[in-house]
Amino acid sequence: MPAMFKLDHVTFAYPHQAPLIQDLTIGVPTGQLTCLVGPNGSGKSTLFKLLTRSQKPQSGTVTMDGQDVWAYSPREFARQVAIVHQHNPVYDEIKVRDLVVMGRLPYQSLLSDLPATDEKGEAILAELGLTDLVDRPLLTLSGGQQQLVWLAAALNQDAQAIFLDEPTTYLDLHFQVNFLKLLQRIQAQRQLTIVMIIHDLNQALQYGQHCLLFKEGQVVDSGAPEQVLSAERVSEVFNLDCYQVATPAGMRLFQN
Ligand SMILES: Nc1ncnc2c1ncn2[C@@H]1O[C@H](COP(=O)(O)OP(=O)(O)OP(=O)(O)O)[C@@H](O)[C@H]1O
Repeated sequence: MPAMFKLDHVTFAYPHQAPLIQDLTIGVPTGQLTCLVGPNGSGKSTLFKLLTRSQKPQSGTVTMDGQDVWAYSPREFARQVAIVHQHNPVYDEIKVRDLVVMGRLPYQSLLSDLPATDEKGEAILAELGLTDLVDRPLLTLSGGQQQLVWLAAALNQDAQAIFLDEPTTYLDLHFQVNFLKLLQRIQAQRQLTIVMIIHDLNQALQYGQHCLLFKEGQVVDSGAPEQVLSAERVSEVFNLDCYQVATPAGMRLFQN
């Protein structure tokens, strides 16, 4: 399976700490939705940071399309990779339309102003059902609506890969399901590589095509979610007594 991102023998330690990640070799498959799962503190965000260049490994390499991620200019990297953080810094007054236009920054010449609007952004806003909200300040929207706007900005960036850090954490069940279904549809239509940190293992089973399971800085298993998230494996990694049930919607996990 072709991998857009690869870690090759990566070792990483935070300053003045013992290595958290040691000699890790993994791939993130091209054109699939990959879920990063594992207990709190197991290293999911750290891998996310290594892949998105907010941390550098002490040894080993992180590559995107065969080239070291650090060899790309920030602009080249931003044309390939969009990131939706859990807490996105934002100007108080910024309006929905302006935020989505900012997705075009990596394509903008340094000396020219961003356009007030762009056709592509408007089409994405319409696709995500946000047209009625374009003139609203972002911070006046609900958490679920804001999350959709950040996704719209990421899509407007026209990147081949989108990274999302726990995108459903603050959403109610209805918004969670809508968001994940939308992500799944967009991923399939645009053949995007999506990497998402997610805590809900049943959502990883339902929406993921690939899964990396973390424990104490190591990836203990990777592959199809139904195989990786076996009752045995999840029980061991999360120290819980779990069982899997085949439902009409696919395999699901429950706890005793
Ligand atoms: N900036 C930092 N400096 C020092 N240690 C850190 C730093 N960031 C994370 N760590 C430590 O690295 C380990 C892994 O953290 P990480 O945030 O990658 O885990 P996680 O799986 O994303 O956790 P969670 O599910 O709780 O968000 C933890 O022990 C954490 O305390």
